[in-house]
Amino acid sequence: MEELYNQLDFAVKPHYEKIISDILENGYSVVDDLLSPVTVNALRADLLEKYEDDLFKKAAIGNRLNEVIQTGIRGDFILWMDENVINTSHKFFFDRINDLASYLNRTCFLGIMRKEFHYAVYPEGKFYARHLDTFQNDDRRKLSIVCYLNEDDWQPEHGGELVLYLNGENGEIPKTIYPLPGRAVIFESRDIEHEVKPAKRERLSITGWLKTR
Ligand SMILES: O=C(O)CCC(=O)C(=O)O
Ligand SMILES: [Fe+2]
Repeated sequence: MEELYNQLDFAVKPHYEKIISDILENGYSVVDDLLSPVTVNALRADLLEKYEDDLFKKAAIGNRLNEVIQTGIRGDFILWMDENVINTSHKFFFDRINDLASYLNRTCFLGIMRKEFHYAVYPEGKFYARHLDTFQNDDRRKLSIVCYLNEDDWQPEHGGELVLYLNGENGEIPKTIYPLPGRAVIFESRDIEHEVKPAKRERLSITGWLKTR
């Protein structure tokens, strides 16, 4: 008998299957080619233009209705992205995210219905202390996605590592991930505590969430 997956009306995409199996196994996945270098460069240019135009604001703790600014916890500046504005780099980015989300919905029944993404700039010396991306009164965030937009010459000594605290059989396992340009990290928002170590030079990214409702 023909395998069931051969009867599905869409093509199996190996790079998405890898993300799914990583997340099922370890709770996270690191993908170095979710976005093309051309898209990364265009997004970086767009971010920098808006940052220089002073459109970013100090990031807060809590959800959008319940924000508190605490620079002792996080020191980044953010700008929410709007999928509906006409902007080529946004279009490339959201096309990719929408394609991934619909693949996850069709293959894993994740029930993703909403998304929210923002640009982030961590000025030199800034960090984000250990935290979970879901809120006490709101656990709709299912998957966290971070895409790094740093320059090609980003080195380990520039700091700004993302550290995921994974649950191992014999206790916690910290997993350090460098914010290399074009790299995307996808992880379970409800389960994985994480932090951003102090950046030794300006650190650029997009962070966002695929949400259930
Ligand atoms: O930039 C990163 O590596 C992670 C950012 C983060 O944890 C957040 O914005 O919630
Ligand atoms: Fe986070």
